[in-house]
Order: sequence, then C-alpha cells, then structure tokens
Amino acid sequence: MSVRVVARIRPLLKAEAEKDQILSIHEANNGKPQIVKIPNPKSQHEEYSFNFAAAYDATCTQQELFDTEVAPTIKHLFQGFDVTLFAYGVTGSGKTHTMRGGKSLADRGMIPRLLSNIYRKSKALEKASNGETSINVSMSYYEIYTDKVFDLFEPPEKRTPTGLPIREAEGGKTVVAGLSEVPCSSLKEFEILYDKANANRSVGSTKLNAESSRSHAILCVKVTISTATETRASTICAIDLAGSEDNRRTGNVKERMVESASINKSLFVLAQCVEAISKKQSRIPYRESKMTRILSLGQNNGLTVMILNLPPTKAFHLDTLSSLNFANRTKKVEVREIENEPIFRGPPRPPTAATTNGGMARQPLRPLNSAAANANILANREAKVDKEKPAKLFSVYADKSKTTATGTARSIPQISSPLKRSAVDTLPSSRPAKQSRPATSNTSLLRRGPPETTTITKATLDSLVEKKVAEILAAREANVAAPQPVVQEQHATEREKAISAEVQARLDSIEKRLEGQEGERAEGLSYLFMAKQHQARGEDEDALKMYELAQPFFPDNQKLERKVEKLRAKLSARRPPGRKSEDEEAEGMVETDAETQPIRRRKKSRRQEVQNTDQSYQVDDQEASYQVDHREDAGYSDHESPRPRKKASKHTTKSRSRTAVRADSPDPLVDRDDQEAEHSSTAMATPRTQYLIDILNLRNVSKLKALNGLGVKKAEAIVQHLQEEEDLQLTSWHDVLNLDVRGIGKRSWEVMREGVLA
Ligand SMILES: Nc1ncnc2c1ncn2[C@@H]1O[C@H](COP(=O)(O)OP(=O)(O)OP(=O)(O)O)[C@@H](O)[C@H]1O
Repeated sequence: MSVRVVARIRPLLKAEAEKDQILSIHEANNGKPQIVKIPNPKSQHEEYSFNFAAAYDATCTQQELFDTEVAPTIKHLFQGFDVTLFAYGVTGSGKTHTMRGGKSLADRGMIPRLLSNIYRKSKALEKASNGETSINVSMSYYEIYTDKVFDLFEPPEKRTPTGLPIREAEGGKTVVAGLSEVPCSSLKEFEILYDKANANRSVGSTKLNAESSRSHAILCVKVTISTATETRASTICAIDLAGSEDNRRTGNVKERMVESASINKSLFVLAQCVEAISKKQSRIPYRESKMTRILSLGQNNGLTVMILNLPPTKAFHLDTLSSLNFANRTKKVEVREIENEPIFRGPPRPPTAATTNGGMARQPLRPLNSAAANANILANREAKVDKEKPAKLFSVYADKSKTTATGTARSIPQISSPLKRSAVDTLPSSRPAKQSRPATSNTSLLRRGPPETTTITKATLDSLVEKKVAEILAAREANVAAPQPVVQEQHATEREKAISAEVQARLDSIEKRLEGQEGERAEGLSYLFMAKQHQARGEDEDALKMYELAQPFFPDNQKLERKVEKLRAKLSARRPPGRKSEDEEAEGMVETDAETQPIRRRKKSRRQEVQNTDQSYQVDDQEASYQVDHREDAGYSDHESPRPRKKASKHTTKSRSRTAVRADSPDPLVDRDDQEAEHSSTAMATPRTQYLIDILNLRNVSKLKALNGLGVKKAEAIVQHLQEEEDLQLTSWHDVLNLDVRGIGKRSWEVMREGVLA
C-alpha cells in the first residue's frame, strides 16, 4: 500500500491578510475534498491541481483531523502493525501545531490525542479480557538536531557532542542506540513526560515563526499486548519534521543558519529519496542524512500517514508549490504492511543478562525458540511485581477511567537502553522485543551484556576487536544489518561468551571515533549542499557564506578554495545586489556559472513544453499528477525548498549523464568533473571512497567480491597484492589509484567505488 498523504491548510495568522490567500480546496470526482489548487506563480490565472487522499481547509479542527486520519491507525497498531505518522511542510505551516498542538482541550494535537486513545483502548481491552490480557505502553522520544540524534528524555547537559549513534537492525530497520525507553502507563504520566521532553527540544525564533522547531522530533510509542500464550509489540512513530527555510526571509543569524543548513539538507535528501523511490531507482540515498535513515520511507513496514501542512498565503508561494510537489511524489511511495510477529510462550528458563537487557526503538519482534521467549516473559512478570505502578489521573481527556494520585516525570521508572550499560542494565525489562536479543552479546555491537569475569589474552582481545570492526565495515558496505541475534544465539560458542567489559570499552571508543568523524563530515557536507542550492538559485552571497562555513571541515580542499575565491571575485565585481524578482526566483536561473548551464537549458526547453500543455489542468488524479510533475520539471525544481536536480529527458547524452552523476553523488565535492579534489592525496575521502578503502585495508576476498564489477579472480589478485605489502594502509583515493594490481586500472577502481553503496 502507498503512503497516505493528506493536506491541511492552516488558518491565516494575525499578520496575514485574506487577500493574500492562494490556496483553495476542491472536491474530486468522488465528491470528497481532495484537491488543493494553487496558482502558477508566473501566471496567476493558471492553476495547478494536486490530488491527495484528503484535503482539509483552515476550518478543520484538531478533533476532526484526528478522527479521520489518526484514530483509524490505532486499530492497526493494536493488531500488530507498525504505524508512522509524520508532518511535513515549510517553516510556520503548522506542523508542530498539528502534532503537538496547544494546551487547551480543543487545541491538543495528534500526539496527545493518540496517547489518550491508546490508553483508553488498552483499558477497554484489558477489561474485556477479564485480566487475561495486559497492555504495556512505553516510549522513546528523540530529536535530530544538526544531523545528530539526542534523547529528549535526557536533559541537554547530559548530551554528548556527537549525539547517539544510529545502526541498522534486522529487516533493514534503523535504530538509535542508547536511547531511553520509558514505560508510561497513564495519560497523566505521559503529559508530564512529554512536556518535560519538549522543553529539551531545540526551538528558536526566526522571522517566519517565533517558535520554530530547529530539529526533527520523533516520538515512538510501543504498545505491548501480552496474553497467557503470546506477546506482541508494535510501534507508532509520530514525527514532527522541522520545516524547510528560505534564509533570506527567516533573518537567520549564523547559529540559525547552521541549523537551517542541516534542516534543509535533510529535507533535500528526503526529497531525493522519495524521487528515487518513485522512479524505482536501485539506489535510494537514505544514508545521506540521519533523518532519512531513521524515517526509512518506503523501507519501513506498516501504515504511513503524511500530513502535509500548508500555509495559505502567497508569501510562501514557491515553498508551498515545492511542498505540494514533494507530497505528490510521496503518495506514490509504497510501504509494506507486515504484521509484527507474536512471541509464543514455552517452557520457562531463567532470565539471562542478555534477555533482560537489549532493546531499541522500533525493533521488530522475531519468532524465537520458546526458551528465549519464556525467559523474557518470566522477567516481565518479575518486573511487574517489583515495579511500583505509577498512579494515574485523568481529568483533561474524555477517558472514562479515573485514578487519584499523580506521578512526576522524575518518579517514572526509566529503563535505559542496554547500550548505555548503566546500572539499570541488570533490571528485568518489560520489553518483549528484547526476547529476540541474543543470549550472548559477543558478535554485535548492538548488544551489550554485563561484564563477564572471564579473563582473556591481549591477542584474543585484539582479534575480537578486529573481527568486530570488520563486521561493521561489512555491514556498511552491504548496507545490511549486522549478523542477526537469533542465529547468533543458537551458534554462540563458549569462547565468544567470554567477551569482556574491556572489549566493549574498546569497541565503544572505536565506534565513537567513527561516529564523530562521520558527524563532523556530515556537517561540512550539509553546508556544501546548501551552498550548491543557493548557487543554483543565483543566491551567490548565501552560497558564499555556506562555502565559507564548509571550509573548516575540508581544510586542504583546493577545489573548495577556488570556489570561494571565484564567488568572492564575482560578488565584489558586481554592483550592490538587489533582491531578485519572484519571477527570477521561480526561474531560479540567473546563475552564469558553467556548472548550472545544463539546467538552465533544460528549464527553458521544458518551459516551452508547459506552454503547450497549459490548457489542460485536469482535476483527475492521474492527469493532475502528470501535469504537476511535468510542470515541476518545467522550472519549479530550484526554488526555496530543497529539491533534487531533475534529469532531463530531452538532453544530449552528455548533459544527461552529467546530471545523473550529480544526483548520484553523496558528496558535492566530487562531481565527475571535479574529481581532482579527491585525487589529491590530501583531500578527504568521500563516504564511498572511504568504504572502499576500509574494505581494501581489510584484505578480505569475500568482501571485495561483493563489490560491483569484481570477480573472484580480481578480488584475489587485489588481496594477494595487498598481502604482499603487509604494512601498506591505504588512506586516500590517490593511494587506491596507485595500487599496481594487474588487470585493475583506474576505471575498475571507479566501478568498484560506485558499487559500494549501490
Ligand atoms: N490549524 C491551526 N490552527 C490555528 N493556528 C495554527 C494552526 N496551524 C498553525 N497555527 C499557528 O501557526 C503558527 C506556526 O505554526 P507551527 O509552529 O506549528 O509551525 P511549524 O510548521 O511547526 O513551524 P517550524 O517548522 O518553524 O517549527 C503557530 O503560531 C501556530 O499556533
């Protein structure tokens, strides 16, 4: 099934005038309001039509939106399906209002209403089953701020600068390691917890929104239903994305610009992912931003609902058009509806450290041997007895149940992830997903049991660490999960069980180093992405600022230095720059830099096409989509909101392949014609190059074989060559090209590199 996309137009704000409204909602052929119309910014008498699953105008209340869009998903949640609910839109369009809402009963957003509903349904089910069914609710809440993940249940002062690492888990899911998961058994508890966590969220003031979210916030609510025979857990994730921003209008200062660059970059990558999915491309660039890795749109299982928030006025004209185009593509993204499997109970066995630890957000349940399942159930029971159940108080919502005392967020027991290895690690957990954790935590960094007392030699330690690093690199290379716990549980050997705290500490430090480097580089790359976007729109001053911000991250990059010099010269030669007209912005093509010329040519010819099809703005879904996509190609792909560059169908082969390389490259520094930047021995390796280097340094035939265009013989020849040069450690692309392996030339290395993330 596809992502359900619904549009919501927010009401006019005080400072906005009625005459400036540009959006209207219309009925589709089925008589339901589903169509959003917006004028062509260049020709007001023309309109574009976008057809969604539903469209809500400014009169839509929070209750109405919840009843029609969110409440139906709760049924699926209780049936064992995961659900993703996310709000998308430009800054100030109403995302936070929709998801979190205000304090009054009527203003409450989707999230508090969702929780209210979950608790109400849980109580009804428990009651109807005469106590045979028990339902536990727990949650994690985190933000992605400047491409780093922070636990919102932790106070900001406890944050580490690099944030929490994210990892691939089973089934391609992405999980955040070290995240708190907090049991929360009543609406009142939730309110306290949620308010406190929201106070930790990064919010700032811009000219477009006094309380602008500077981060993407992700709340994951896990509902675990246990009966006498089985336990099943499913998760609903409610995501309030930060909005894209036009920094000429936000009035952002340097700090805000940094946040903005990161927000825009992640949304840009999201748009690229959606485009790649809708075009059924083999490579979806999820990995280029943490938000897209976590959201994994199109990779996640379960229902996905996107609420497209739209500001009604023409001040946001181009942004709104961009959002509508994005949403139009998103509705074509297919998601798999896969039920989380229950865990059946079997003969009991005592709980082990691993079965009472482990567990991460959105971890799917997997069938297990009954012993493992039972161990956890036993642990759950014990946990229940031990745990002081927080008192409940319902007063605000329509929930029927009544309780008396209130708890505070502090009093809520907080189960920290096993990855943190805190004191609570030894506590039994109520999380059934942990049943699927291995009894031994030896072969994956995702699992960490309490320190074993067994002593092992330094050589063993080194070999274990090496093995672990090799696994991480292999998992990255193949873009798949690390070896799976269930299998490991069955095949664990005694020696592996002896992994000690010392090994874990060393692994931690290696991981931290890797994550830290990636984080810094990602930040630098986000400036480059922004710079490129600005430059493509002819916003040279902003582009220069972004390039300058990127410079410290790429200190020896001559290509970047040349760009900065060139832009400075261009700007100083220019008269004082005036603001461009909206028409020019829509064209987005005032740039004279050779780099953007292919796009300018493309747009011109496409604009021509639009002229020929202008008369047919159809309401019909298919046609509307076609028209929109078609027109979007005609010149709306480069306005404020980040958009991927489009491939042209009417170009020479040369220009097409050039564009394709750009779209495909994760690194703006390595456009095909710019590769000298990487060929320099001092340049930083791009992610793909780095992966290739890592694999080569491992000297592992099977990992090399997995790369594109490389047969066994060549892989063996490379490894043999590297083994002969025992001390050789490759550090750059230049080193790779200098390898003198028979039959492997520059082109072969390039093909291998391209195959790394494909
Ligand atoms: N449906 C609505 N009804 C009433 N007011 C709304 C509605 N939607 C948005 N608003 C108001 O519009 C303003 C901007 O909304 P909000 O902060 O939710 O935007 P946002 O999209 O989350 O922005 P950002 O991305 O900058 O965080 C707020 O003052 C909010 O109260």
